[in-house]
Amino acid sequence: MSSIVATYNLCKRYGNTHSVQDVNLSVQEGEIYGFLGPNGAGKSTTLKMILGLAHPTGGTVTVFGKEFAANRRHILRQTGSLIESPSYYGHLTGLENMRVVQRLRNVPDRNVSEALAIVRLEKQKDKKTSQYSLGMKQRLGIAMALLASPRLLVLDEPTNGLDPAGIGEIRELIQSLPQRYGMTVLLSSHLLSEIEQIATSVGIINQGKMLFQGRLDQLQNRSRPAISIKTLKNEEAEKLLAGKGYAPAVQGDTLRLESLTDVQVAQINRDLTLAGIGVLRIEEHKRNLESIFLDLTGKEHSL
Ligand SMILES: Nc1ncnc2c1ncn2[C@@H]1O[C@H](COP(=O)(O)OP(=O)(O)OP(=O)(O)O)[C@@H](O)[C@H]1O
Repeated sequence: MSSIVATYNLCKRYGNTHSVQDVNLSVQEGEIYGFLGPNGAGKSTTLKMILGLAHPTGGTVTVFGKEFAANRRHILRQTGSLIESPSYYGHLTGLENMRVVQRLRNVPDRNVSEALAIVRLEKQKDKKTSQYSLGMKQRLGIAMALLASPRLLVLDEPTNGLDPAGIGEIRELIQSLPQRYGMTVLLSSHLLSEIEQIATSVGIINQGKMLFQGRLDQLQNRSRPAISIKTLKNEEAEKLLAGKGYAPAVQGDTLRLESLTDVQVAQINRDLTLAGIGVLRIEEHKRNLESIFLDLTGKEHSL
């Protein structure tokens, strides 16, 4: 696999504020890379620098293995993007808006019908875009980004403001792109649940700094699930486990243990049973990204 997008110590400073600080982002070919962070973390600024829409104050960007600054046209010809809200003319129909971009991109008619088909807007293509729903406008924006059959698609918060059904549709659409069209997708979101459902790799940014980058499963594995155990004699169980070096926390009528491997859980079960402490229930609590984010930042943070 080769790196489709790579940033090296990318920085953006506005006055004295470091909006993006030494970000090393790496997107591999064919993956869906979820760029996750709370509002104001620096996601849009990073994506804009990758697309040449904002000038870095430090570091470099390479796309398709080429330095951005020296290969701008070559890179942008193979890149589709939707940054912030889609731009379109409300008094024109979806199709007419597509034609405007078609002329700019200089692509054949076939691309227009294909892009409209991918985002499932063929039936509404003759409707004025001012009459489109938010989800339809968003899909039109993605169709515009897809028009030149890009190798790389960059989407900034593509599901922002959509209802759950609209979010589901856009998610399905994005998920189909790498397999069906060989595209690489880089998308940002402040929603953990969304990135968890859509991305194969993830980068987590907060206050301009990258906190984690890797495969989604690596992130989830990094934080093993907690286990709660309910026994017939919790006090005895607590003593026994503490004696074996664990740190059980009493939570109501259960004991909670963090970060155990499966082997450890099996051993604990055996130890308790051998000591005559009946085990009533062992429950696993899978960590979601939100609690993993908490671990990474050490702070309460709503994403
Ligand atoms: N043109 C600008 N001038 C000054 N500060 C800016 C500018 N653009 C962005 N910033 C600042 O840079 C920081 C990062 O903003 P950015 O838009 O990249 O965050 P984000 O992660 O995309 O958040 P959101 O989801 O809210 O868009 C913020 O503190 C923002 O105020």
